[in-house]
Amino acid sequence: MTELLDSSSTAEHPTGGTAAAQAPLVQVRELTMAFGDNVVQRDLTFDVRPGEVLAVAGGSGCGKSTLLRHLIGLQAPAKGQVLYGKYDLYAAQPDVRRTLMQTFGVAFQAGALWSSMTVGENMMLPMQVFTDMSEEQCEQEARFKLALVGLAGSFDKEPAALSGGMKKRAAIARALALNPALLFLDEPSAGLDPLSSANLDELIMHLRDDLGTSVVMVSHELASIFALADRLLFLDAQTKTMTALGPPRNLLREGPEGVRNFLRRGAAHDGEEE
Ligand SMILES: Nc1ncnc2c1ncn2[C@@H]1O[C@H](COP(=O)(O)OP(=O)(O)OP(=O)(O)O)[C@@H](O)[C@H]1O
Repeated sequence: MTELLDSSSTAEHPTGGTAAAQAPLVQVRELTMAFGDNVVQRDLTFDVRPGEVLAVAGGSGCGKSTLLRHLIGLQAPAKGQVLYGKYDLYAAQPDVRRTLMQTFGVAFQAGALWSSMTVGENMMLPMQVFTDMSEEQCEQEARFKLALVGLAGSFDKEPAALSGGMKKRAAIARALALNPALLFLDEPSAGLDPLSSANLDELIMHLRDDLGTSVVMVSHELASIFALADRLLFLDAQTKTMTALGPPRNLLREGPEGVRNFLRRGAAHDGEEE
C-alpha cells in the first residue's frame, strides 16, 4: 500500500495547532467488510484527521459506500475496529454509541429531506430530537445553518421546490445541525451541473477552512478531488484492499499505476502537468 507523505501535514490549521499533531477523529484498524461470505474490502487501516477533507475513491463496486456505512455505525465490521477516540463504535455501550453518533453529520445520496416537512422543519428536527434547545433557538440555529450553505431564503419552502444542487446544500445544512466536527458525504456532487458542483466544492472548502470541520467524502468527481481533498484513500476492487493513501497530487505523480491511471483522467481539470 502506498502511503505518501502529506506536505501540508505540518501547516497551521484553523482548528489550532497542526493537523498532524492532533489526535485523529477516527481510527480505522484492520477493518474487513463483508456481506456474508462476500468480502468487499479487507485490512483497511487509516485515520481521519481533524480539519481534513479525506476523499474515498475507487472503481465501481469497490466498497466506498459500504465503508461509509461502517464509519457511521450502520454496518458492523466482519473484522477490525472503527475507533472514535478511545471508543470502538461497535463495542461501545448503546448510550456511548448514541453519543458518538451525535459527533458526526451525515449527508448521503439517499439522505433526501422529509417531503412532508418544510426545509426549515427538516433542519430543526435533529435539534428537537437530540438537544434541549427551545423552539425559538432551534429555528434561529436552523436559519443560521441554511444561510451558511447559501439557502437563507428557503426556510419555509417545500423540499420539492428546491433544485438538485439546493437539495444537496440543504442536506448538508441538516447534517451540520448539531455542529459536528466531522461530516460524511456520499458523492456530494453526483448529478449536479458543473457550476452547482463547483459551488458545492466551495461550500465544503468553507466548512473545512473556516469552521475546521473534517469531511470524509466518497467522490467520483476528479475535479472535486483535486480541488478539495487533502488526502485520497483509494480502494482497489481487484485486490479488495486500500492501495494508496495520500495527497491526490502526490499520488498522481508517485502512486501505484492503477491509482495514477485513475487520477490522470482528472488531472486535465486541475491543470496538473505530469
Ligand atoms: N446490501 C448488500 N448486500 C449484499 N451485497 C452488497 C450490499 N450492498 C452492497 N453490496 C456489494 O458490496 C460491494 C460494494 O458495494 P458499494 O455500494 O459499497 O460499492 P461502491 O464502491 O460504493 O460502488 P459505486 O461506486 O458503484 O457506488 C458491491 O459488490 C456490492 O454489490
